[in-house]
Amino acid sequence: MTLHTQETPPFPPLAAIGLMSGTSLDGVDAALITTDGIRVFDHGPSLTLPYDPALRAGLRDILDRAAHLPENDAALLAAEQALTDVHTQAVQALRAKAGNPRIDVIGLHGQTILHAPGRTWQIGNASRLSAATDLPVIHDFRTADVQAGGEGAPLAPLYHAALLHGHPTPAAVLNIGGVANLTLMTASGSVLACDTGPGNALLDDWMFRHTGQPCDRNGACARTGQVDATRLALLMAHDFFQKPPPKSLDRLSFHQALEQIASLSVEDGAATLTAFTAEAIARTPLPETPLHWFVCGGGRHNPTLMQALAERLSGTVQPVETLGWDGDALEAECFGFLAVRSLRGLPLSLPETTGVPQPTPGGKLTCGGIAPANRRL
Ligand SMILES: Nc1ncnc2c1ncn2[C@@H]1O[C@H](COP(=O)(O)OP(=O)(O)OP(=O)(O)O)[C@@H](O)[C@H]1O
Ligand SMILES: CC(=O)N[C@H]1[C@@H]2OC[C@@H](O2)[C@@H](O)[C@@H]1O[C@H](C)C(=O)O
Repeated sequence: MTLHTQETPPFPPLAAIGLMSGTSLDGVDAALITTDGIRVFDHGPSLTLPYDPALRAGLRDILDRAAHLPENDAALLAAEQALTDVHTQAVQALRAKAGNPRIDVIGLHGQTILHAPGRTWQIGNASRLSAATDLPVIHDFRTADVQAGGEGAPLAPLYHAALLHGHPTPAAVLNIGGVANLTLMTASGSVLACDTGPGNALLDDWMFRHTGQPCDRNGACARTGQVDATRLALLMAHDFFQKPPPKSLDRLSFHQALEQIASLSVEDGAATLTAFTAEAIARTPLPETPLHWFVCGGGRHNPTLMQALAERLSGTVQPVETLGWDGDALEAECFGFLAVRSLRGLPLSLPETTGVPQPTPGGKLTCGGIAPANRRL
């Protein structure tokens, strides 16, 4: 499906705030975007509010136990409330930073605590956020896709496609967050997507385990290590790499990887995990070879990883800033964009992006707590 030819534009642009709490569990990204759900008229500003260590640890604990947690678990509800309150603060700070413009809608992704075949679960209390901000909130973006038979992820591809419109193709947008995912726009304007494998999460966990640091800052540790080819081949033998796209991952999908490299030094382990992320991306089967790879997400700040990619990919590898985009805000912008698509009833996913049988709308609207006089939607 070609986004710009099959959808009809006449719809007023809306100002949407997108909120994304990514798999790295580092904080919430918030971004303002003006869009009709097809075209993007304006970006920014954006910001990130980090989670304090207690919330991060609470989320990590819930993520590890999510498969067996009841929805009314006390620790879960406490973490969700704390998470929602940081999201509220992010909205307030962003509105102030933008000079308090009119906002039409919030797109709340929430924090994924479980993503398995047939079930995807994001926490974040949409009613509480709506009441605290006096704004309508679109949330639960992934369930409709999963219920229709899709993977429920990635959902950024239609946003990437909207941004790539008019740029030379074939081109790919590569998001390297905790998990990595890519969107390919083919020469004919079709969109294909999938998660590719680990992003930074394994490397973060490795560094934390060995050094107490949250990540391999600027790839300094990996740069001094050697890639262990045998261990890398073992990591690449994971079932995920045998499946064709579209396909998606949970943050914990590669939980055994750190045990597989446990005997390596911290430097060689970091080098091997960095190569693992790059190798998984390079081996993703695509119908066309991108001329350009535009990289967003925290991984683009890691020069050792960017070099590992450039060595393996035949097209150019550049941060999305080359195109004038903000690679730290893109996912948050995406959920503002998708909130507007949801309001319009437009698809959020396609067979080529999540494997869903047909283009599928999604997201749920809550106006919990908004005074009726203030309800514009
Ligand atoms: N200067 C840097 N050097 C190395 N790594 C970095 C640097 N800056 C950020 N990162 C990496 O980027 C990660 C955060 O990336 P990002 O914010 O894109 O993740 P996310 O949005 O939580 O993930 P996802 O896209 O999977 O939801 C950090 O955990 C760290 O590993
Ligand atoms: C289930 C879930 O939350 N997946 C995230 C995660 O982080 C990156 C990758 O895995 C991607 O599939 C997705 O996020 C982006 C925003 C997406 O849906 O496109």
